[in-house]
Amino acid sequence: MTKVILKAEGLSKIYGSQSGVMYTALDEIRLSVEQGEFLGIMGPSGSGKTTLLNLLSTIDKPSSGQLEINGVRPQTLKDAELALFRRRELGYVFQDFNLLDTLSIRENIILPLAMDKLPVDEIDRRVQESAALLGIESILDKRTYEVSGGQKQRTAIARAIVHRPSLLLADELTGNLDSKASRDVMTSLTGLNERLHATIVMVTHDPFAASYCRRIVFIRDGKLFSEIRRGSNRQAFFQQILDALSVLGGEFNDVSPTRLP
Ligand SMILES: Nc1ncnc2c1ncn2[C@@H]1O[C@H](COP(=O)(O)OP(=O)(O)OP(=O)(O)O)[C@@H](O)[C@H]1O
Repeated sequence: MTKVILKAEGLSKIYGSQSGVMYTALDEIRLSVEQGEFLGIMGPSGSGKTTLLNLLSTIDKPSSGQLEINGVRPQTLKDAELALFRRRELGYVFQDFNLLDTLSIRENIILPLAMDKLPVDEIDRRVQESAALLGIESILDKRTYEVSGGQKQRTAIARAIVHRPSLLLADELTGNLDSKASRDVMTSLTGLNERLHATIVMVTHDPFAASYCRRIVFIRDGKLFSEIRRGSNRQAFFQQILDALSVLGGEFNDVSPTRLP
């Protein structure tokens, strides 16, 4: 039986302002993600994507509803347990890479392992393994300013998986990349999904990046609106995504008509 890695039931987020006005940013979201899935989350600007990702990554708490990740309800954990849970179970990749410029590529990848007191040769083995999966072995001793944007993002992905999290969360990871780098990064991510059976949830505006996912959920006004699944053909899926986006309506920040698959 396939294992469910992420389960959200009735997940809502209501923001309150100082003037007392309440705003429902997420309304009763129900979502289930199985091990090995590669899920995209898309929606117009302001539809609640970042809010949802913040809840799934346990950075923020829902106003109501339940969340379960790898069998654990993060809401029930105390602060220290939650920090450990995040460190063990989750990996994050962000639009702006979040690498430390004073460190080498290798040192950046090692960072999540630093608190685990692993033997040096075990750390070395894991870094080599992650770097090989992302095709960045040859740049391990370079500094971050000596590598390209695509290589930076692949470094960020290597760092996010070096501790083998049960869930990899990505936020607009191709947002700062040109089309060639986007393609390289998405191909690497697909490799992780297929070879490691990594479970990935990715928020994106970019239909090209989204076409690498196996399933996409669309949200509008804080609610789940529709869902599509990919067949074997990525180009056909790209067209399906564009069609779904036009039905969805709303404003999209960076849908680039020049970036075709
Ligand atoms: N801290 C907050 N306080 C009040 N309202 C907020 C807060 N954060 C977000 N919102 C509102 O909640 C809604 C959803 O915001 P969110 O950032 O999740 O959307 P998004 O889909 O990620 O948008 P974008 O694609 O533009 O980044 C928006 O209307 C936003 O103005």
